[in-house]
Amino acid sequence: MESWCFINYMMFYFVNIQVTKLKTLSPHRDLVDAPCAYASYCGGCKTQNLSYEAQLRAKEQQVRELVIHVGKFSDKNPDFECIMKPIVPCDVQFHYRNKMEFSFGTQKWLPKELLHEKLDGIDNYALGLHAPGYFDKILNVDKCLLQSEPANKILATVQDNWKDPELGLSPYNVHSHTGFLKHLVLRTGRDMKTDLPELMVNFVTSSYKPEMLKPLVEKISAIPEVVSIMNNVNTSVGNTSVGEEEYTLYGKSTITESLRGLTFQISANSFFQTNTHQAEVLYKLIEDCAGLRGDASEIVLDLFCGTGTIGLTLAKKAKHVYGYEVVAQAVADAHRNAKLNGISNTTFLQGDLNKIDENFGKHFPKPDIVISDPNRPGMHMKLIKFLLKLKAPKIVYVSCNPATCARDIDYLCHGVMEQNIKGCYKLKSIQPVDMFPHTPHIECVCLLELC
Ligand SMILES: C[S@@+](CC[C@H](N)C(=O)[O-])C[C@H]1O[C@@H](n2cnc3c(N)ncnc32)[C@H](O)[C@@H]1O
Repeated sequence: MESWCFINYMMFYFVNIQVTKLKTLSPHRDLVDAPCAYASYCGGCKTQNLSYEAQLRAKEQQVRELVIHVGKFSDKNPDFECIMKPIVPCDVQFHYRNKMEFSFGTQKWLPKELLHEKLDGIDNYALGLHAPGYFDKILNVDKCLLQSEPANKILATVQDNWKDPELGLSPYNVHSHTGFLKHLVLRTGRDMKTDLPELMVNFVTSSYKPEMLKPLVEKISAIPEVVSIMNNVNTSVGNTSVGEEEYTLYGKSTITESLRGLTFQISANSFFQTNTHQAEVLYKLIEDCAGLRGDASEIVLDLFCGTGTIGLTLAKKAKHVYGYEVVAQAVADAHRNAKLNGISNTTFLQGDLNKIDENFGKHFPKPDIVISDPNRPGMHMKLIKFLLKLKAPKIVYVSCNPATCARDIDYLCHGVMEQNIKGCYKLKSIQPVDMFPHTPHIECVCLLELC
């Protein structure tokens, strides 16, 4: 079966099967009590009642299967066990997320046993996470064990106040497209002077009415860790958290965080690795794979660079880093972060790597090392072809989706027969990293060397 066909088949299979538990005859040896009260309903932590060791085993096994079946690397090959590295666990299994997005809604999700309760108006309002499979039903959440303690203080304060009839606040209704409050996004960073948490609260609303938010802003700004309250105004019927306009309601418009000794300023909508603790581990692995000599002689190409974090952490050892990213705001953040850290050997460019043409590659010298960190769909065939022609000595492929990762390393190593494309890389190592305990997500760092 073609690898993309296999991936589609697997996705269809998992999306369409609904399983309902009838009874537990005897608990499985890997079953543990989930510490979160919402774990059995919430779509966030799907595996909280599986022991962490079992979660790691399952993730490692999944990567292995994909490398064999989609990547077409044989486990009979004597090198296979050296290539497949054991998964790196995450030492911090709760409170690791530095960003959580909660939604306001007009339809509270209820477990089956409470469905007979008829909730009207305000009683049906909810602030929390989408119930799995529903775009319009919200599981009301007072606390989330994945976010920081100060973020939970903010969530509790908003929950205690937002439904007060005197405030006149209404949640956005995704059917009628009426209502004001769309999302509450909480980001946790760190004050570089005190090393204590600093938090950004971002209200995403359907219109700009700062006076409506004032009472909530007053309550939240009294929480000492809160340094920024933002308002993203998203007037579209779409329900994303990125606004067309952004306003600062309190404090500053960015928070800070450090990664591998560098300081990063994070704005409400910029991408930043969501598990800061494990990002340190991930970036160290990337740096080790890149294996820069450190004599400032090598060129690094950082594809899908986001706010430039990987490239900037490598810049001190490189001659020059060139970064490519589609989101203009992220490119602007990358420039700002370079300046903030006194780094001058980086160039960040905006561009869509799915739409590259024959001119791509004319704006930078041939790289010694390519870092590629695409989002879940992986790399476009145009980019694969470009890399196969470019023949950089090393590619460090960082992926948050082992299925598309296995597909892309298959193309880079084995080529694409039907398109008469020859592969020219050898897979040296693939290292799964657990960035998101209790969820099915797996990060991988792969090292490919030119044959
Ligand atoms: C997984 S993130 C990695 C970001 C960064 N490397 C980091 O570690 O923080 C993927 C990035 O690719 C960007 N991206 C997605 N599609 C893209 C495309 N077609 N062209 C260029 N960049 C793209 C996203 O905006 C995002 O910043």
